Amino acid sequence: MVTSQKDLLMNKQANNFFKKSPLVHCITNEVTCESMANALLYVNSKPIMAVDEREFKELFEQTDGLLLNLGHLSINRQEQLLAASQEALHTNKPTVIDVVGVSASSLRKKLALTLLENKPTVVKGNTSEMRNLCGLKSSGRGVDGDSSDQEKASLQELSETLKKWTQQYPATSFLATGETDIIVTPHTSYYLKNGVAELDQMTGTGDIVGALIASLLGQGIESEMSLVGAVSYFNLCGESALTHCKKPLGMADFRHELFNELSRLYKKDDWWQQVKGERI
Ligand SMILES: Nc1ncnc2c1ncn2[C@@H]1O[C@H](COP(=O)(O)OP(=O)(O)O)[C@@H](O)[C@H]1O
Ligand SMILES: Cc1ncsc1CCOP(=O)(O)O
Ligand SMILES: [Mg+2]
Repeated sequence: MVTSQKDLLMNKQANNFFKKSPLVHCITNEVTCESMANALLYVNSKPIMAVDEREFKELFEQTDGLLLNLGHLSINRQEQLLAASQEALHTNKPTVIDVVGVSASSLRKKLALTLLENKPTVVKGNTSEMRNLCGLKSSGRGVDGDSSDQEKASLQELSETLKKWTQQYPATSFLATGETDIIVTPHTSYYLKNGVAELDQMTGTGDIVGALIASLLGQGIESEMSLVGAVSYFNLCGESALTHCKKPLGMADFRHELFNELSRLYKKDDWWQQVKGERI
């Protein structure tokens, strides 16, 4: 049963998305850093990409949200992520952790589990990464998800496991992305169904979703609606972008139109009416 939009995304909330301009501190990978910064600017947010622990105390007094992305790991980056995670716990800063590449590296998985102890608001990854994090068999390769982890039984197994994790980590909500997105909070769970396959064929899409979640959290929107809103907004931009591309599709055209849509869709009052999904 598809839940009605008014249940999925309260229209009065959605019409306020991206009206405020939160300062979002991102510690992220060098592959998609510029895309993430521009995506935040395109939705009226202010990014600051800063990794030097010496400035964290001063920064945390000004920022509204924090994004920790494990995409480019090193000994220094691990220390930076741990220091920021500790400061976020100490200052109660809304925090998103993107467990990029955990299915490829036990180092990343160990770090992700350590960061989870600091009560982040959201932990996200693609479905394969989240299956690996939860100790489930995962077919992920590198930082990419695999469609076999999107089969109905796999989605159900992952959502049930994440529900148990919310009992162990009650301050945290979880997001697993893919053709179907799974959102699991301590109170409720969703399957979301917007988006297009092309979003899986360019780098940085999951990274940008993490940044959009941190932006909505930084606007004071609670985690459940920040998750439904960020994933749905991004995926609806993907759907609209595809309609603006000439055929046969060039992926650079799709990426260009996706960023165009990020900067304009939220200015349409009824964008949220296209949200597709269900409570599970
Ligand atoms: N096959 C697909 N169909 C529709 N949307 C997709 C598909 N694959 C990914 N997406 C969307 O693209 C975004 C990035 O997801 P994903 O590719 O799983 O993350 P990552 O880039 O971290 O691997 C999410 O919003 C997700 O819903
Ligand atoms: C290719 C790559 N390698 C390390 S981080 C990164 C980008 C991952 O971005 P996303 O998780 O959004 O696909
Ligand atoms: Mg990712």
